[in-house]
Amino acid sequence: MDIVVDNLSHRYGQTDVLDGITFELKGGEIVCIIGPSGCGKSTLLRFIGGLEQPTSGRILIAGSPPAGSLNPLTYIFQDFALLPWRTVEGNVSLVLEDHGIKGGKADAIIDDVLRRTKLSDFRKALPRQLSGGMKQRVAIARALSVNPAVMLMDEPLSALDSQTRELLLDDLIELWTRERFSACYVTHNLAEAVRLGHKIIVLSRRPGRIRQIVRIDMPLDERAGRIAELETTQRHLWNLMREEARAADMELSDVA
Ligand SMILES: Nc1ncnc2c1ncn2[C@@H]1O[C@H](COP(=O)(O)OP(=O)(O)OP(=O)(O)O)[C@@H](O)[C@H]1O
Repeated sequence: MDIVVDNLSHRYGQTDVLDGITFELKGGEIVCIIGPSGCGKSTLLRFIGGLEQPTSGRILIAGSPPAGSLNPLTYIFQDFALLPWRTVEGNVSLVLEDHGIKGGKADAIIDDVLRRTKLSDFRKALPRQLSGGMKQRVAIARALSVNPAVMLMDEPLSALDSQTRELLLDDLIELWTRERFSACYVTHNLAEAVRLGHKIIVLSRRPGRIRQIVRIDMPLDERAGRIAELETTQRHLWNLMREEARAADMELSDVA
């Protein structure tokens, strides 16, 4: 399933937030969205997920979601959003229950996603017993359980320490290499963007406009070993963003 964001603009009251955003997310592709604070990255993700409607422009969906997809567009948030009183399997089964899936069928799906996210041994654990990285794995397992066409990931690693982030990045790449999923991935972290993105959409400060779409052809599973080559791209991204990031930062300081 492909998603086309077609000339999307949005304003909240008097504030222009996004302006003329057009790009394509192809099936099996990870598109990263970067840009200064407040430029509209999360807002754009909400439009793609259909949670809100833009002032103008369209989100077009081409093709069908994977067979058996319960929820074609599924979010993964920074704060994991787990129910603290439910075990790991209970958190995953919750979304299946929402779709009326119980018993043996639910167990088979839970087994599968916990195995894929290396959580099989933690099935009965409660969120408070898990590290931040493990909690985010549960959130990823829960997202995978609905067999989504596209995962909408809003800074999924930003609440984690740098070592855990690195481990989860490796896990995401391994997961993608085994079975290609599509994702729209919002991040502030340029190193993450160059490790994960097939395409990186660089937004200007608010109102967010596309400054550049940077494609990276290097296979995802080779990137960890070719960091030096990726650094050139990372520097290019930072050069595109630096002045605007500083201006956005000053703007936030003024408000405070
Ligand atoms: N529901 C809303 N009502 C009014 N204004 C909003 C709403 N949601 C977001 N905004 C404003 O829209 C702008 C873009 O917000 P958004 O959260 O999408 O930016 P962002 O790029 O994701 O920010 P950050 O990088 O800091 O997470 C901000 O100025 C924000 O205050």
